[in-house]
Amino acid sequence: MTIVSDFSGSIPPAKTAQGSGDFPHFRIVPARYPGRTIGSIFAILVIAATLHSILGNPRWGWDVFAEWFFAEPVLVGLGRTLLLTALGAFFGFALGTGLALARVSRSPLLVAVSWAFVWLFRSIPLVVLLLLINNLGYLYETITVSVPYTGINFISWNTTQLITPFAAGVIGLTLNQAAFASEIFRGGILSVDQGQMEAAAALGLPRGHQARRIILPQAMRSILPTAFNDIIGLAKGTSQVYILALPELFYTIQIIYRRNLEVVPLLMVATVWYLVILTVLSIIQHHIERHYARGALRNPPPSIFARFYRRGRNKVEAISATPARLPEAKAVVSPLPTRGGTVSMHGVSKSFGPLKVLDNVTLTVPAGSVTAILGQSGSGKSTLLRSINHLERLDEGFIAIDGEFVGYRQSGDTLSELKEREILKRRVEVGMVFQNFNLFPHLTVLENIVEAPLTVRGTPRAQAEADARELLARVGLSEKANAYPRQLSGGQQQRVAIARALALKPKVLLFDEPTSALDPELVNEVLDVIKELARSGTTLIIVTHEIGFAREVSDLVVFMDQGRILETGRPDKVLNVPDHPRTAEFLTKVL
Ligand SMILES: Nc1ncnc2c1ncn2[C@@H]1O[C@H](COP(=O)(O)OP(=O)(O)OP(=O)(O)O)[C@@H](O)[C@H]1O
Repeated sequence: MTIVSDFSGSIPPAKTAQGSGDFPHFRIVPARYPGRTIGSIFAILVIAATLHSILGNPRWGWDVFAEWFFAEPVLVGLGRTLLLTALGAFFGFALGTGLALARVSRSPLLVAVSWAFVWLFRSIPLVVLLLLINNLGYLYETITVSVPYTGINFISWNTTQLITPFAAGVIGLTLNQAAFASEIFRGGILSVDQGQMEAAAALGLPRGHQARRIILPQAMRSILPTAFNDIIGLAKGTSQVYILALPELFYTIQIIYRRNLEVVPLLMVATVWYLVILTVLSIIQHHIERHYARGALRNPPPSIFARFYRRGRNKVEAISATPARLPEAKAVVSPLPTRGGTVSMHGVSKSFGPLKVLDNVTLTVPAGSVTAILGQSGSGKSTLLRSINHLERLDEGFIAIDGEFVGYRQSGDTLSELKEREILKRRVEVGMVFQNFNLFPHLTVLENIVEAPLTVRGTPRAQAEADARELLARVGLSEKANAYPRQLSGGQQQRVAIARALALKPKVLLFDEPTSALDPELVNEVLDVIKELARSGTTLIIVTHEIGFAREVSDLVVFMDQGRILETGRPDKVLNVPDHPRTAEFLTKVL
């Protein structure tokens, strides 16, 4: 009571702008930061002293600077510097990307070639490399295109005429740049979570598409700052081609000041032009980094332009914005057709080094059924699941879906392993939902879902998007189509992951502990979606620790221990009166 009377006594109530109530009207005074003010004054003094020293000292020779800044020879030299930078960066990064992909490939020969290239060209100083290329004519008088050992020559050039100083400059800068760029790209590729590659592979996306759409865009976030550092180094490094007597910016400046002896003003001409180049590159870098930061931050800061734009619009928005939140869409039964496949596993074994993780597993999962795989941590459940879509290679035995082997082609009694491209095609029949969702963070929810249907099934975009929206409605997330995964809760991300897997209309859907990365209150929203799916006709195989859920939803429960299936049967049998003492022991621990 005292507080209320004090409050109303000191600040009289006033009408709000809308006149909707008797709330006090406050004037907001921003906090004061005296330290910040002192810092700003100090900065102004330093800038003023620097400008006074630079502009007031006649020895800087600003009149000579003005005379030469736009002089024709300087601009020609500048043009050459820019051209060398652009060509060196373009060819260097193109070659560097190829070398990086070769280095992370599975071919030992490509890895070795890439490693040797980087080792060699990072070791040779640029000046030495430029001189070597410029003197190539001494080693090889002509360069000939021919069929080796046949004497058939198509065309031949004189090496010295072909490799002009400019060409030598471009080749030298390219080779040097490629060696460094390759390592920058490799670092970026390695920084992408392995789950992203597995999710892309599980969706059946072709290798090139995985690299272009999934891996490189995410790698770009760590590649860009270092790559631009490198390009800036290259822009300045072009000055080293003076060794070939090639008049780029710095060499031109040297020629001029040797004649007129105005060393400092002309060095300032070069310095200011380099500053201009670097400023332009920094602006480009800023914009490219913003582009590749899509989805990386939950609340990305607005760009400078957007900030100004928003300031002007804020008042309008404050009046027109509707505060109402759209309600979550209710799960609806989708008309998307799905048909389950029969999964047959026979004598499946798999070891990691000396550890036998799967030991002679034989199991048949009927089409359209729901199977729950239970077992202690480390019993091989995930490995079995990953073997079904060939993310793990078997040592022995086989797994078939509707009689077709996922990773192999049968001819008589021989199973030949398929090429990766063919395996990716067959994976389309098997969707997978991972424990950690593995959504692509740089793509919106809608883009995540349409990526595989567009690429793998060749579905037209309009159709793919309509299907995706229908699936989003099915998992209750219609209004999140344009959000990025990081802007969603864990449960919502997992529901999107389910929609993404369903978008390919798989015969079999694998769930690898779909709720174990979720907070307890989010578990049910995901389980509800899976329960709804259980009646859709798709074959579901679920590794789970949710015994109640397994009891409610599954047709078949499989209990695994040390890589073996100890028991299978209907849930009421296995979960209530298990045959095997290990199953009973496990159930008493988890229930
Ligand atoms: N790539 C690998 N290299 C070496 N060992 C592995 C590899 N993958 C799995 N393992 C081992 O295989 C065994 C089975 O692993 P798996 O992930 O299949 O078990 P799980 O039953 O799914 O366990 P959890 O319930 O804890 O996920 C474990 O001992 C694990 O350490």
